[in-house]
Amino acid sequence: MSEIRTVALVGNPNSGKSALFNKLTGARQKIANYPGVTVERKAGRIALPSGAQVELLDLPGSYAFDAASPDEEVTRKVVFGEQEGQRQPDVLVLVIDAANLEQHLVFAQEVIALGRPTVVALNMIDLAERDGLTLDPAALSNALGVPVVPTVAVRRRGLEELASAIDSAHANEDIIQPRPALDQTERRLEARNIAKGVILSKSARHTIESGLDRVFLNPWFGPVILFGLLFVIFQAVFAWATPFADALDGAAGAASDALVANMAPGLVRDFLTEGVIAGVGSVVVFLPQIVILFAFILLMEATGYMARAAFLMDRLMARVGLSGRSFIPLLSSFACAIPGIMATRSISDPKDRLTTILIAPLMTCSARLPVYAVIIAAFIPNTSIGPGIGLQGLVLFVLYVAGIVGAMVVALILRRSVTKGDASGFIMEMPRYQLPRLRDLAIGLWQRAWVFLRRAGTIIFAATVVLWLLLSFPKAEPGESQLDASIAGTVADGLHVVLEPIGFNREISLAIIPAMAAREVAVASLATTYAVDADDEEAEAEGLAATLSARWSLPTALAFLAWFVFAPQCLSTIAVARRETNGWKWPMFMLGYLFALAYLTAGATFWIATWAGL
Ligand SMILES: Nc1nc2c(ncn2[C@@H]2O[C@H](COP(=O)(O)OP(=O)(O)OP(=O)(O)O)[C@@H](O)[C@H]2O)c(=O)[nH]1
Ligand SMILES: [Mg+2]
Repeated sequence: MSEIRTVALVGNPNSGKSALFNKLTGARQKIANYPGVTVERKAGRIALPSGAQVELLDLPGSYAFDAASPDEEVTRKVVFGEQEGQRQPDVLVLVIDAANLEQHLVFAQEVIALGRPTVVALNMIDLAERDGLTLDPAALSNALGVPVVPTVAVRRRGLEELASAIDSAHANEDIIQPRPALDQTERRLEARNIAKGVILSKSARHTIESGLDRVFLNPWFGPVILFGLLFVIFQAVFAWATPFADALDGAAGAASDALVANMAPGLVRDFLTEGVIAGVGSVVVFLPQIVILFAFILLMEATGYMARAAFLMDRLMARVGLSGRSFIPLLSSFACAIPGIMATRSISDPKDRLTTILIAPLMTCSARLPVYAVIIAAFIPNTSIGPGIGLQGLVLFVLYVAGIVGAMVVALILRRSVTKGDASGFIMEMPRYQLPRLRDLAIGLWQRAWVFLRRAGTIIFAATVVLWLLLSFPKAEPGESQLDASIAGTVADGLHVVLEPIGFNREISLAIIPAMAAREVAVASLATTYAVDADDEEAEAEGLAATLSARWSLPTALAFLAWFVFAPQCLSTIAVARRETNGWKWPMFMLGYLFALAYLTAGATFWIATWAGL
């Protein structure tokens, strides 16, 4: 095992390291058009042209070896051979963005000065060409004293040449001499000199980009465009998904009918119709909504717009004591708080980072979408309140905004109390605007859809089965309701005492317990509870939305929504917060403040809605 050589990809963030890694190893690491995507080292095996097997490492991007953020720390440790359980790399592949040569040459010199066998991948040559830059790789190789291979990671250009260069870099090991140490300012000057010698000609594509940036980053138009875009996204989530969701819903109904028609009544049939189809099926119907939401997010990432959004948010974030650095982790939390909390490793200031971890659960994760969507479908009429503006989409938008505003307020308070400290600065290179590659988009969407379906098949299924068992036994006496008789009903009665003041009924009290396993289970749980409790097949067959709108008052429904905006997320989020903060103190704090916030806002919503006569 120790025989195998290690090759590490190093370089500035967003230079295409993960893209190269994926193409060389066939892996599917996340790549996206903004800095700070990779926060952990990832390893894969490749065979070089000589036949030698090597271990290839993808590392987080870095601006300098003395940088303080936890992800950059990983890179430093690995390169210096200080990472436990990781052999020091025998060869470094330094990935440089050809279209950002001057910036990337600063860190490049630091890497080369280590005197390790190094090969430069002069990546993104296509973008440099598109920008009208003509580069001279040989001149760069002369200036740096190491081999330079032009590559286009995403089109596999130059990968074989790169592999050969890695092969011969082994042999060169003793030729390379350590170079004189420069300080950061000297390196910057030197970078400019080298770039000047390497760039043979330049043309004027930059003007288009700066024109776009003048609009998107304009202090007035910028936020208006961002806000408008988000608004459109939530409209689309409802408007476009409806036919697909209806079709899935219809299929679930038909499956249930077919089972009822073809199976003898009994426990197995009940389990299939009440547990599997009503429960898990009620969650799966939200797949179209999830896919549409992610299509927009992936598009914004791929085009380079997301980084502009982060830049726009920087000022707002500064006002609540955070920096634009927190934007990407918070944005990831819209998918799921777990990758979001892990992405905070790119934040160097520990208090900034802690604050971001603590507010990440307030971003509406995609697991909450089914919960919102089912309540909105049941209680908010599908009316239009202006050209192209549907009321349902608007309510969804408001729920997301409520989470964001809540997070900002909490950050403001935390930064003045428990995580007090100076706001730190924000440096971020703007990635170039790019047309998204359809293939990447399709893969990204497929991965999201698969994650969702896998959750439905595993954790949601398991939680629903347990709940169905607890709901189905002991069996009710004739005349008694099954819910009253069951174990689950007894538990719900206990919790209901605490939750009644905020307008929750017994079914809700029951649903929010398994929702701690995964948010979507709340929907499955309600569906199963009502299905088990239905007296006849007829009532069982009507959709969950119809059942809810017949049985809940509007204030109760609104309180339920408010609860889900603020209540702590699943147990996995708590677990990852524990891991990232090295202890139970902060996750417990998070749990406490979120429950308190959820209880108070749900209560306030219920009482205000009741008072307003809704
Ligand atoms: N046009 C073009 N795009 C590229 C090339 N290489 C990478 N990209 C794109 O550049 C973006 C950044 O690539 P990543 O592989 O995520 O960059 P990274 O260096 O791993 O970034 P961090 O993980 O943040 O350090 C992605 O949108 C890639 O699709 C290339 O050669 N040409
Ligand atoms: Mg990466």
